[in-house]
Amino acid sequence: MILDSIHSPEDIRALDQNQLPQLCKELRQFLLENVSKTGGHFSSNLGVVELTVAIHRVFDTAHDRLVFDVGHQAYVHKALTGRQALFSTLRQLDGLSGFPKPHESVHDAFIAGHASNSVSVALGMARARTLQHQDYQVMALIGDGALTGGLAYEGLNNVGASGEHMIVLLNDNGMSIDPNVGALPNHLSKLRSKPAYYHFKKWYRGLFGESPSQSAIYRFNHRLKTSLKKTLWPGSTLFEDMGFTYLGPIDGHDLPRLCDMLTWAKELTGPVVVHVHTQKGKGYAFAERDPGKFHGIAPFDPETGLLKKAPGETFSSVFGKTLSDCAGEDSRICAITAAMEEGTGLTVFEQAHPERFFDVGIAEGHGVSMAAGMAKQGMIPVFAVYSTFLQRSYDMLVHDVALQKLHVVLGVDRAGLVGADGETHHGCLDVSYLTSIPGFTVLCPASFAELRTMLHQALFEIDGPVAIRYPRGGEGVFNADTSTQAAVRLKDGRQAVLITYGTLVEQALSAAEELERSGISTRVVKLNRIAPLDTAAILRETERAKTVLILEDCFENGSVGQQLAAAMEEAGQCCPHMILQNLKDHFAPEGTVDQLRHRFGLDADGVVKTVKEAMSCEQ
Ligand SMILES: Cc1ncc(C[n+]2csc(CCOP(=O)(O)OP(=O)(O)O)c2C)c(N)n1
Ligand SMILES: CC(=O)[C@@H](O)[C@H](O)COP(=O)(O)O
Ligand SMILES: [Mg+2]
Repeated sequence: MILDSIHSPEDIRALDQNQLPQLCKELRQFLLENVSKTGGHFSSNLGVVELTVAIHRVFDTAHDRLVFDVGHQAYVHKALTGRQALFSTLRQLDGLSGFPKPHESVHDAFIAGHASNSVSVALGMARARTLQHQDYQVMALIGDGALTGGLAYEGLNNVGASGEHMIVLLNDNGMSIDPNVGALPNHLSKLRSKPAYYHFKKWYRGLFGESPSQSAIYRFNHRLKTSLKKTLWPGSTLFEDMGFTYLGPIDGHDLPRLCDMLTWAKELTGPVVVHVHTQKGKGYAFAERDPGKFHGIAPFDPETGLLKKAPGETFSSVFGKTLSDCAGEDSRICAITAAMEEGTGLTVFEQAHPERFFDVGIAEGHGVSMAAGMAKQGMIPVFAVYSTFLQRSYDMLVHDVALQKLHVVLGVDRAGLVGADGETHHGCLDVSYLTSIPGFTVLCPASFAELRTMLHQALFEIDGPVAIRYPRGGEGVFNADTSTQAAVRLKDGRQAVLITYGTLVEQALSAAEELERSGISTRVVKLNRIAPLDTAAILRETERAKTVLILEDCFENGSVGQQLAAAMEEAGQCCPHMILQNLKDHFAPEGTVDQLRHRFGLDADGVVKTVKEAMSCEQ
């Protein structure tokens, strides 16, 4: 096995050219063996095998800086940079992360997880290099999906004018998670389908040797072409118009050609785009046929491509189905996704009401502003979006939605801890950023039944902006519907009061049972609405309690606990043991949700322990 002999990228550079196809084959087999066991991002990694090998043949990523966009396609890079042995721990607690992490390796230049920032980060590095009079290459590896995000254009715009030498490696597979959307993919596909123009360009560059941009005649012609725009020249690309040297499109599975083009890009000066055409899922028939299914996949049988555990109903699927049913009754209801149709459960809506379904691409800020425009003109837009990605839209929520009290409904999916994606993906900020915006109603279902009722409330009963936040996955044993009250007592008790919301209610109920067994009479209060808080109702529940614990899977700053503690103090309620049980200021790593809850004391055991400790101080 050639792969067994690769311990660092130097070993790749030492290989003979004719050994590389075998290395690529082994890498695909390695990905299949590992990801089928652990789950993870599969299709994108299969697609970048040759590109990653070529990068390591031409560049030294210990010194040169390779900035991944999203970073879900970094598995091949990890396997080639000394981390093969860790793949059995991929995306697990204290294991190998599924995303680039500088703490794991000097070859990981920057943390990634969210899309479209790589060009900006890379430009920052290129500027630092220039200011520090250093000499290294900087690359941004960005997909065509990530290129639908506005941040990418802010970066390209700035790079194009900067004159800094850096390389944008555009990995164009025609896919986001699902087929890519919008005008840009059309532009890229036109570039791919204009071979005559590119054969001409290749011939023309050939006239000036391997590095044509070094040639004065080439540079003169380039300036002439730019100034004459497209009138006298047979076509130009968005990138060239923005000031980049454009190389491509290149077959991203043709390794020798990739190596040549990367070497050329390295020799050029100024900003360069290398447009690489790859196939998402390449080399594994099931993923080639359905790259979206294998984009991020749970453990599966490599022989059949079938999931090892059939997926059950989830909060997302219940949300999508309920919304689609409601849209059948009210033609004002529209659904918006930012490139997460399947993940947010909206496929059923898209099939039933295609004319009212909008995939805006990886553009959460635009999604919110577009929803605001729709609401202003009398529609009822519902934006289903992961909590962590909605962070991108904070200003739009304030400026475009809340200021005008517009009736925009947010389905805030993946709220709280999400599991294996780790620190970049947990939804641990929406509580603070949504409840801090004046006029927002924030609802928190703990069961499917509550989600259905709350969605009806949000669509038809509540004015102004409304967010419903729900977690990744399915409901637990709690399946009641208590959603008619903002705060509801689920269990009575005198000594300790546990307050929580969402599916953490199960942890609170289990903890209360355990505390009762230890002789501590415990009350459980469930909040169905965390903004505006029904402070009067909650203060009635906490009156005279000696121990109050507020359980949440979010950061402490801006948490409901902090808000309630302030309300209690203002009301003159003096509680000797006021406990805020949350993540404090820790970014949670990857792991299962249960493991993470346990680690941060957010499960029943953690609650019992904390309450007992607090109460033992009393005696
Ligand atoms: C801000 C943000 N929104 C959404 C996502 C979810 N997401 C992860 S990968 C992806 C598709 C990216 O497509 P592309 O960049 O073309 O890479 P490919 O998967 O095709 O390799 C999306 C939508 C994200 N990571 N960040
Ligand atoms: C890389 C990325 O951001 C997405 O692919 C994300 O991992 C999806 O998460 P879910 O598995 O929760 O849909
Ligand atoms: Mg893509």
